[in-house]
Amino acid sequence: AGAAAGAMTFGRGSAQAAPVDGEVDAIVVGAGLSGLAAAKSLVEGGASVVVLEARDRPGGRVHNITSPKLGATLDAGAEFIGPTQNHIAALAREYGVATLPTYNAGDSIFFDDGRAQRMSASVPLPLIPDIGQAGPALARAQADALAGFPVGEPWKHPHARYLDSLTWKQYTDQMVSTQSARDLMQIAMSAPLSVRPDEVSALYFLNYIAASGDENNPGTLIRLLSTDDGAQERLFVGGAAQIPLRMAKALGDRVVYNSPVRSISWNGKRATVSSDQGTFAGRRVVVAMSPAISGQIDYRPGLSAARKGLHRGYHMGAVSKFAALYPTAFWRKKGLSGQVYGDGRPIDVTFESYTEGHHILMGFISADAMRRLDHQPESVLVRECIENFVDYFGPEARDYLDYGVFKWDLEPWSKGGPVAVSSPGTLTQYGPALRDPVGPVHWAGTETADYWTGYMDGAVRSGQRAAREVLGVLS
Ligand SMILES: Cc1cc2nc3c(=O)[nH]c(=O)nc-3n(C[C@H](O)[C@H](O)[C@H](O)COP(=O)(O)OP(=O)(O)OC[C@H]3O[C@@H](n4cnc5c(N)ncnc54)[C@H](O)[C@@H]3O)c2cc1C
Repeated sequence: AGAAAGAMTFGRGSAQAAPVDGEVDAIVVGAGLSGLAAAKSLVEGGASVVVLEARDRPGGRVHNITSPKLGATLDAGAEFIGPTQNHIAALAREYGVATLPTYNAGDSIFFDDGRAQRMSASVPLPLIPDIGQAGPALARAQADALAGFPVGEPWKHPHARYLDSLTWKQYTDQMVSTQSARDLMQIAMSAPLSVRPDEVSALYFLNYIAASGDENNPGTLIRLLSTDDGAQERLFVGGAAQIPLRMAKALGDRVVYNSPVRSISWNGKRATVSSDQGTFAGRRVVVAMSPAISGQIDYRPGLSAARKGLHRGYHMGAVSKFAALYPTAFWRKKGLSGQVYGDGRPIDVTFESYTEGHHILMGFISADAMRRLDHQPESVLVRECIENFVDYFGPEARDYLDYGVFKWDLEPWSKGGPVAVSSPGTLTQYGPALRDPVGPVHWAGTETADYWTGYMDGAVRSGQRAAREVLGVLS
């Protein structure tokens, strides 16, 4: 298929456009994990490839930042990996990025209505014994997401229309009436998705649960929410971003930075992709990003009505991770794991994080709490987060040495995180358009994955699937 990989060179981040003088087999738009995985597979399949990335770095939603005073490396985006996430695990092995276990000893806290309930960290949160109505409701959600659930094609579920007509809030309100049970049902969803329960289709989140496994292990809510044996089991030494950084390095000059793609047009013979670094011609294009931002590109002659419906029906969650660095892991001395399911004022979920030589508490700010803080000065955000840590872990939380935070919602090439969710009606009306190619344009991005959609593993899966599609057409 086409010219030998590496035959073409493009200036990395050059101010001048470096348009192709010939045609490549495939143009990948986006150097997040899905785009990099697609490019890697395409190159391995013998295709000539160029990757156009809007930012000046690879990785997309996987990104290392450094704390301002101490220069400590922090995961601003994706951090954790767990069992059945074998595709990202294989890449980590291949590129020599080691993992270590997330601290999960002592007690975790369920903080509800100002009251802290301690429970053993080995209990998968928030499935604590004392949850009343939430127990049967969570069991029901799990049952709806099991037993032959069409993972990755939820529109094929026998009750798809009904489940996609409800928000997660409507679905759970039918089952629980007490405030604490409502809070628990909300956090079980918003911890992974960072949206309000009335923003997301119930069918979407049931598919998300069903997707938290692999071809041999059905997805479970417990695996989704757990640390041990779950999606938060391990983290990467040096930050998860080591993986995309090394993948991009291996792809070399094929990756062109600072090249936001503005339009993709095609005729029967080739696609023409216009970016801020010039215009590129290719036989196939892989758009490797969330459907909440792929609509920012102009497509000519145009997209299908269903694909446009997807662009309208998906939006990103609102999220930041706030990390505070401490001289000691004082929470451990109190027998605490560092994990909390909290009240969202403004932090709703916390973990002990890791970077060489530092003790870190990391908290997620999600949904409306994040939207409120997005346009507040950072000092306000820091003050509120630290006071929230004081509620959860005690006054020692005020003695932080440094911190790090990154506002994903304000990033034009992400528009939020961790994942794009669909509003009711979107999956049943437009779902198949998630992966259906339009002309020469193929779609990747974690939102198009079957298993582990929303996660790094899903991103890698989706990129490899899109590359298979393209190689199938090229050969
Ligand atoms: C705060 C946070 C925490 C998370 N935690 C975890 C976790 O612990 N574990 C886990 O597995 N996952 C986690 N995730 C999710 C994970 O980061 C994503 O699932 C994954 O990185 C998505 O990869 P992607 O390639 O599909 O999309 P992206 O990473 O969004 O990549 C898309 C790329 O396209 C580029 N782009 C966009 N528009 C254009 C354009 N017009 N032209 C050119 N380039 C463009 C973007 O700059 C970006 O590089 C988290 C995400 C966030 C934000």
